[in-house]
Amino acid sequence: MQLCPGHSNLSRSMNLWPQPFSSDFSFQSNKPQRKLREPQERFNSLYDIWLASRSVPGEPKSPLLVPGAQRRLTRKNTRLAYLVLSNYCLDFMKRLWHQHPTRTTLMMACHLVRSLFPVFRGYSQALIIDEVQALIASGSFTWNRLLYLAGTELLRRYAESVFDSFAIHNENIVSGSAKYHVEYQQLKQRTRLDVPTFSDPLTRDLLLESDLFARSFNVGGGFGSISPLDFFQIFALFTEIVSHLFLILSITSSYTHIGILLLSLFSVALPLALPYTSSPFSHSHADLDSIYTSREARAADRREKMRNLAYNDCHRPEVLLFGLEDWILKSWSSAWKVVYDSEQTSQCMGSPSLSNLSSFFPGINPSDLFFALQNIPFLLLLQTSSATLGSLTLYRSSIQSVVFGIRSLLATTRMVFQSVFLMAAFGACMEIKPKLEPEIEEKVDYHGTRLKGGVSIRARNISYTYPGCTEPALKNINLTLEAGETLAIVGYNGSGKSTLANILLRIYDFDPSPGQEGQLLINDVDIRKFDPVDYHKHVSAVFQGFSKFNSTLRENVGIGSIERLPHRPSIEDALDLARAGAIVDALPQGIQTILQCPGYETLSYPGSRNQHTTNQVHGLSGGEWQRIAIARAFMRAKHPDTDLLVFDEPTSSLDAHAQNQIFNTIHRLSRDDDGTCLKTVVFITHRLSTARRADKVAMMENGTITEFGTHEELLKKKGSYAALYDQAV
Ligand SMILES: Nc1ncnc2c1ncn2[C@@H]1O[C@H](COP(=O)(O)OP(=O)(O)OP(=O)(O)O)[C@@H](O)[C@H]1O
Repeated sequence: MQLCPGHSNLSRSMNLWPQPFSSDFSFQSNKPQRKLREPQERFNSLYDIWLASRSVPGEPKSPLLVPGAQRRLTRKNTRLAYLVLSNYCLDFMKRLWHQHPTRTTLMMACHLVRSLFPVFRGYSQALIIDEVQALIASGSFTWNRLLYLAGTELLRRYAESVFDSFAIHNENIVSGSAKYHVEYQQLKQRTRLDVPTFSDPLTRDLLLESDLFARSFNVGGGFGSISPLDFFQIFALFTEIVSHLFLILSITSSYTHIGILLLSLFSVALPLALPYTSSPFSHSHADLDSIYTSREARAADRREKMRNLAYNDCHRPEVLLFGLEDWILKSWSSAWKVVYDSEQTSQCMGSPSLSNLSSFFPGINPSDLFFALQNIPFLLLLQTSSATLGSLTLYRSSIQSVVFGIRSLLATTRMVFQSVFLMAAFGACMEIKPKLEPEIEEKVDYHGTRLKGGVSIRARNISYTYPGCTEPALKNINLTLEAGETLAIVGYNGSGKSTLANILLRIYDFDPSPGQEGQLLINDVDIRKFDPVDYHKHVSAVFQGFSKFNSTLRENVGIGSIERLPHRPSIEDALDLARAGAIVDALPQGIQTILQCPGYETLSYPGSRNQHTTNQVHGLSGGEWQRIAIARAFMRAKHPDTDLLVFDEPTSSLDAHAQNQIFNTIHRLSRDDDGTCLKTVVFITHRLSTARRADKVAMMENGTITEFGTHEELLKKKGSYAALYDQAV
């Protein structure tokens, strides 16, 4: 069993779980706090139960099971599973039920009806055999009568398979909508959580298990887990077993055939011990190519891209900063629907295979041949009793079904036991509140604080330590920047420049310096009082590790201002400002060309990259990608609502000429035609020739600002900045 170090106190110290336990799908539940019923331990939340299920039996301290690991069937875990079932599962089921009340009820009813089919089947066959036996014994046997009986049995089987098809179709719709809603909630939560929340190792584990749960709705499970809808299967299996047992008892009650009964059970159970062989008729990977049309392949690819955007950490800062949540959800949603519809159609209209044929001719089942051997105990039974041939056949099929049923029941229960904990992870995940989101009563509307000329920044005694690190990356930062001023942050590698930029952008939080009151005021308001979503609408940035999105050039730029993504002239304008016109001209399909970046690939669906896709995929150089990232930032920078521009080494891959052009554009964007300041600009640079363009320069060393002033003032100081400048020019 694999273990990972535990962090049992971490999440509490980060205060990620302020909400009481709630089974609600919504993120902030208004339900009253309730303590979960637990005789020995008390759990305040679903999260606590989930965490308890990850501890290793006999080792109360620290080690936790890795995410996705199977929970052992212990008394403690059974109690935890019971708590999840009694406190969350029903509410969860109710939510799923509300998606399709009639169809879900119908699905449950169909499950129960179908579970009675085997008994009826056995009974009907027994009646036919008995009649044939009686006809032979009385000498009135005719082939016509036999054909009539066989015909009625075939008809009954056909009606059964029609009912089965209807039930399966209905079940697909119910599970499809359940899958959609669960995945949607999961994706939504993923896109809204901020970087500090994600930094908590326990939150990451929780999200992983919650992802497993959301994906367990996929056809075939895939993770050895089952969807909660399969809970109904347990009841159906149970009904089936009970009905068969009832039949067996009614047949054998008049005489004692225990030995033969045991022999029958043994002969039926034996073949089940043999491993399953995979069906030669299942779809191979290559078959999938022919499943998707070009539109569906593109949709499948897009769905995966959107998922990747939401899940991949490297995209997180830009997803948050550019407010891409709604766009991702909408794009994912529409792509999901296209793929789902196509999957439904292919299930209904798939090319005929042997398995399909067997639904038209339900009597033909190769596995039945295997069980011919099992007739031996029944022949013995026939010789020792006055039982009819029909009742013996019924007896035989019921025994087989009981063994099959018990086996499936055990397997299903085992999987349900595991998926209960994944369900707990999902429920707990929905409760997470982004760490940077202020309490409602503390929130300040950014718009009301806006100043003419950009934002004013006052940082007092700010420090920052990355989660899991002991040494702070920032120590005692103090700086003042008036609205409309430009600040250049310079310094050696690893001195904390990007960390400071991320704090100003409210991607990271900050700590107060030891023994001091730390404060970061934006427009004289504590930055912690702004909702990051609100604040981000007024900033634009190029991150040092900017996102390279494997999509069209148009989308790579347009996501900088998502509402103007459909507006081609805005995108072309941003590209012009970034002097990226030559890049567009060189691309085979202009801004519609799909850009490809090694290492940033998303899972591509069969068909999406070959015959179906007309768009050519194209790579770019490092400098070209940088221009794309700059154009993306300019999309938002042009907007009058944008007050702060942050550029983290925006021109590190550009030549000196291009660098000057970009800085001239930044200057132009931050000023009115008459030179009035419109925006505050912060840029990080290693090229000190650009630092002199700024109103103020901050020299960073070992996580702190050692020198702060104008370029001329710092040169006069003849300190670290002057030394660095002398080396650079
Ligand atoms: N995600 C992280 N987790 C832990 N430590 C980090 C992380 N990111 C940065 N650091 C550390 O924080 C310190 C400051 O890093 P930062 O990226 O802010 O430096 P920088 O001045 O921007 O460097 P560069 O000039 O190389 O871009 C470094 O010691 C770095 O190793």
